[in-house]
Amino acid sequence: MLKLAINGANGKMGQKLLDLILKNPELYELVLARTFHLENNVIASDSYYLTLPHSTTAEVMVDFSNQERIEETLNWCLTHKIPLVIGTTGFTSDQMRKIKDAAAQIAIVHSANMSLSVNVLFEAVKMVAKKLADYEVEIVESHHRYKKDAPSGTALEIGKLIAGARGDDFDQVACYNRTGNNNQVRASREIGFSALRAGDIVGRHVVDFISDGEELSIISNINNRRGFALGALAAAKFIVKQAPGLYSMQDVLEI
Ligand SMILES: NC(=O)C1=CN([C@@H]2O[C@H](COP(=O)(O)OP(=O)(O)OC[C@H]3O[C@@H](n4cnc5c(N)ncnc54)[C@H](OP(=O)(O)O)[C@@H]3O)[C@@H](O)[C@H]2O)C=CC1
Ligand SMILES: O=C(O)C1=N[C@H](C(=O)O)C[C@H](O)C1
Repeated sequence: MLKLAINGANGKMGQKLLDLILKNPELYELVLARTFHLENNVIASDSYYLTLPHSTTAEVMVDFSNQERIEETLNWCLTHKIPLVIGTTGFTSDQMRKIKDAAAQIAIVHSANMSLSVNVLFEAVKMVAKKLADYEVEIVESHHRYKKDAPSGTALEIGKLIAGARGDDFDQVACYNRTGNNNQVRASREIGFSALRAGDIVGRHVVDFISDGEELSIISNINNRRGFALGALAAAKFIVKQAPGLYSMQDVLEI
């Protein structure tokens, strides 16, 4: 039985996790649900923890919340020596550094996408990027109207993997905006990002490798959040057994 603390319990991912946890009492016990505010039965926003009877017994925390809270979450896990699974996206480079620093003391899984199929896509794009080394890359991601960060963490990860496979510096080749006229044509090694926000799209990523006359598109469509939540629970089960360090879903899924 795994004793879980959930950060962002009121959110779309938090609710999906709670659903799986409560339906599998032989596998999981929810000991802490952390949320920003509750609509009804309001808890004050400075008493950020909704404490359940056994909150201090948590073996692992799973975080799907907001990047603004990462420092507080890391401090809580460091204080209680609790491993952490981070699914939240949109971190600044400074926040990423804090995650890496914390991983010197506690075990952390960090992944922008917990789904098995997307992690297989991560592997696939590295292979294609090497084989089609001169093709131009454009990444188009689509998400629901409530998603705040753009490009998605998944799109950024795909871009970083492609740049890495080609020996390019990601920050030099990433292109986020083609607005206006700067009198320059597309640089051949550029990796372009486009983001769509509309409706209730759970997550769609299209990676286009394009040359003169040919195009290879790799498409991932996620139609519900169950795969993310199952991946996060697999990561929680994995991370409680690990030494301090920063781990990925590739480590969890062994792909
Ligand atoms: N790695 C992966 O596989 C996936 C990652 N994600 C990422 O997970 C994160 C959450 O996604 P989702 O569940 O859809 O988001 P939601 O907005 O539905 O939920 C976010 C949760 O975080 C809390 N929250 C929001 N803003 C703040 C804040 N400023 N301070 C503290 N808490 C806050 C909310 O609390 P309250 O409701 O009480 O206000 C809510 O519980 C996003 O970064 C998203 O990109 C999403 C899906 C899959
Ligand atoms: O906010 C979301 O919903 C999602 N966020 C993740 C991301 O930024 O890549 C993963 C997934 O696409 C859903």
